[in-house]
Amino acid sequence: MASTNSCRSLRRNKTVSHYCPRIIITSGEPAGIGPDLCLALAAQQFNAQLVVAADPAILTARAKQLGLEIQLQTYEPKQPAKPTPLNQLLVLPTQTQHTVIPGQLNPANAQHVLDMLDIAIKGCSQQEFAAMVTAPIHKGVINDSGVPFSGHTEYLASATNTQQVVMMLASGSLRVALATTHLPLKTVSASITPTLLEQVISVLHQDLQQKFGIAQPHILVCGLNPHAGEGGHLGTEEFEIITPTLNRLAKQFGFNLTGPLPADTAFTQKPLAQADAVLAMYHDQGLPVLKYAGFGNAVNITLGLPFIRTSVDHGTALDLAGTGTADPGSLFTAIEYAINMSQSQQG
Ligand SMILES: NC(=O)c1ccc[n+]([C@@H]2O[C@H](COP(=O)([O-])OP(=O)(O)OC[C@H]3O[C@@H](n4cnc5c(N)ncnc54)[C@H](O)[C@@H]3O)[C@@H](O)[C@H]2O)c1
Ligand SMILES: N[C@H](C(=O)O)[C@H](O)COP(=O)(O)O
Repeated sequence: MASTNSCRSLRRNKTVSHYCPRIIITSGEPAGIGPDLCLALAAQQFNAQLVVAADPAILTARAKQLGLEIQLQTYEPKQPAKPTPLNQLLVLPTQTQHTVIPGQLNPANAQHVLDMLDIAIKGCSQQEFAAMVTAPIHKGVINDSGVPFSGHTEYLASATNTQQVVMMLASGSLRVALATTHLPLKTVSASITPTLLEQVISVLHQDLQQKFGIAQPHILVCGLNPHAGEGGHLGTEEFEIITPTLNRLAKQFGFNLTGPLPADTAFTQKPLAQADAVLAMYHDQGLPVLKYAGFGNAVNITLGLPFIRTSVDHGTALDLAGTGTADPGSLFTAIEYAINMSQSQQG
């Protein structure tokens, strides 16, 4: 069901959007800070209807622990989408399988985490929701429950039969996309193939155009090895794979690509000033830079999906669950991105 619309106006890019997107927020690992962050949403006004997928009993217990008085309302899909009043939270109820103790993982509750994702995927695919925003999950405990799981990104790609998705994190004007995502480092080199690079760069180029309104995106591409291989003396992936692929894509599709650049200086002010995004070859080549620049206020966006998905820039922070010290800034940013992207899609 397409979400109906009665939001107050939002002034954006000199145009006024009256569209009120209905957005589902998955509350993530129940023993982590996800429930705390979702409760923090009740203190903030958004130009969207936020529907929080969670176990209401967990939210109630966590609110009590945090000393918050928040009214939980059950989500009614047939009601028109409108922003939830302050100090209320609209909840799509899902059930945990086992008692939740903040900070203590329990594989028995992994299915609850996956159930929330499945509900969100179905709702976004059927356009009941305009976007999904995910609070953090714990990959390890899902694997411990017997379900192979490497991350939301890969799970969403598989569930939607999407051949290639791209993980991109953004903080202010810095956008960092990854050629490979949650892979052991020893398998990264073999994964960097001309086909992978072509698919990743094509998705990145297209979504920078369509979702971010950048007419001719300029993408900086990192090398894999120190000093981009030092002319073949420190690795051969650059001249065997990356350089020929970038040359071919520039010629064939007119993509504006610069690289392979030595990753240690690709993230300095001069090259960044000319770029719309940086493509890193692997997770810990790109994300430490992005998180150093904006941890707590950055957003993780999955490009290439048939719907909008954004997420927080941090994990489950088990040490902070139930303490009232978790910073909700990244969840707020992820929601603002989802709202803006949904409204842009409406035209
Ligand atoms: N979006 C996601 O679902 C997501 C993102 C990153 C990591 N993870 C997963 O989270 C789990 C724990 O990962 P980790 O320990 O490497 O990273 P983490 O982000 O959970 O914690 C790293 C440090 O940052 C702090 N921190 C994290 N979020 C915070 C917040 N909102 N406010 C204040 N401080 C915060 C933590 O207390 C900790 O000191 C792992 O299973 C990892 O895979 C999930
Ligand atoms: N790579 C992400 C990060 O470091 O923030 C994180 O693990 C979340 O990834 P998914 O959105 O695929 O779960």
